[in-house]
Amino acid sequence: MIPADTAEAQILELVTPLDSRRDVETVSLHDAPGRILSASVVSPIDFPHWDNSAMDGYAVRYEDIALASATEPVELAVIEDIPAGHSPQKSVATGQAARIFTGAMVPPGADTIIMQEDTERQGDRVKILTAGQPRAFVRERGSYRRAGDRVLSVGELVTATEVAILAAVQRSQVAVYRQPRVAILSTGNELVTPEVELQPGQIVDSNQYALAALVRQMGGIPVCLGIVPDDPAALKTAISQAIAEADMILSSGGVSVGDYDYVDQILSDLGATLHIRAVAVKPGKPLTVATVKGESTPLLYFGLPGNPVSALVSFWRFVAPALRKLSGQRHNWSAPFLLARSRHDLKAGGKRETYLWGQLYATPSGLEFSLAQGSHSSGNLINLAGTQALAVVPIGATAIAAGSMVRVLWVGADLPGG
Ligand SMILES: Nc1nc2c(c(=O)[nH]1)N[C@H]1C(S)=C(S)[C@@H](COP(=O)(O)OP(=O)(O)OC[C@H]3O[C@@H](n4cnc5c(N)ncnc54)[C@H](O)[C@@H]3O)O[C@H]1N2
Ligand code: MOO
Ligand SMILES: [Mg+2]
Repeated sequence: MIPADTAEAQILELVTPLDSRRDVETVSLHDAPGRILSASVVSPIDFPHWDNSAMDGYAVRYEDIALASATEPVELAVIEDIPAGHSPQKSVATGQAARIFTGAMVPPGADTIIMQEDTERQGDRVKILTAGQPRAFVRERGSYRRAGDRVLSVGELVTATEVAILAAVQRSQVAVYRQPRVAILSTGNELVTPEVELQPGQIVDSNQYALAALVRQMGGIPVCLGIVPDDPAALKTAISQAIAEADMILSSGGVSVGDYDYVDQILSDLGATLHIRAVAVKPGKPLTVATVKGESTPLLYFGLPGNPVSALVSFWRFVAPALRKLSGQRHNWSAPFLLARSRHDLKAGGKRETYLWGQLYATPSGLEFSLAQGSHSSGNLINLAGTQALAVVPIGATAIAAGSMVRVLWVGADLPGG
């Protein structure tokens, strides 16, 4: 058994990311969130595009009003109204001002904006009551970013912020990596699909659904290959099909030491290289990581343990980092750990790094971890609802007391308050 961190590092080494020239497609702006950029993006324009006003007020020449005060205001002639979207028609000369609104272009001749609250309008004249600073409230052309500068990098995940930038630089079509295809197969004679009435000894193949959901949530395309019986020939056929159809393969079950655990043997028969057989984590000890020959690059194969919680924990801890790298994401591949205060006593066996599931709350005094009530057996999926984080009890420790800080693996989507 190798430590979890060692396994994660070894797995990441084995991943060949999608190719930034071959494995790409173009999507529209609305379809871009959740995708990874396959090329960096350069702005064709300056930001701001032109000198513009940050306030509703008056555009003036600072030298005219440098000595203005409430007791000795400076009076200027208002020569033009400039709303946003309007191109100024006149140049502001000495003794003149232009009425201007937020976001509007600063007219030639003017260099400073006086906000409306510091002025007094009288017909076509305006009194300036405060001088302020030279160039105040002028957002200068190109001061945020210059035309020709890179605004987004290859490998960046597109979210609301990146899509706003893409829109602003006038990209209506975006080059992104194609979504990786992840084959999912469940091994076990006892497995049935959810609509089947259970016969003695049968169990529903819940892993197929959980793993497909996780793949989809991470921006991959799950290729669900269904249930495969514990039969070497059937398994060989199914794994061969998975290799032909996918960029990464996940199977669950059949990786322990039982008489019906055939996955490792079949992988060897198919010429795969086995890199990892077991990791010192609970749940999730039996974990097979192998590489098989793909069309152009080696494919990563994860033989996840069959127990429902073990399969999920192995995905969160080991598959997710690999999938992030495979997808073309440039950095932040590793499993995301945070520190939180535990609301409950946490117990473990001490021999393996132990993951206990629960919820994470963002409170004013920091993050707090709340342990799911009920059994933390790897066979018990029924108290997993609402899981957002896994608290980690390190190897060698058998307890973490309520009120102590604990490392947690973030696995949720949204962070609730309270
Ligand atoms: N003698 C030993 N026995 C076991 C060891 C060990 O070290 N020595 N390790 C245990 C641990 S830890 C785990 S985890 C399991 C892993 O077993 P396998 O990966 O071989 O999985 P199976 O034996 O096929 O199934 C285990 C369990 O999970 C249920 N299962 C399987 N697939 C699914 C699915 N798709 N959906 C829902 N549930 C599934 C299956 O019915 C079994 O109950 O091995 C221990 N044994
Ligand atoms: O590692 Mo197993 O996943 O403890 O049940
Ligand atoms: Mg087994």
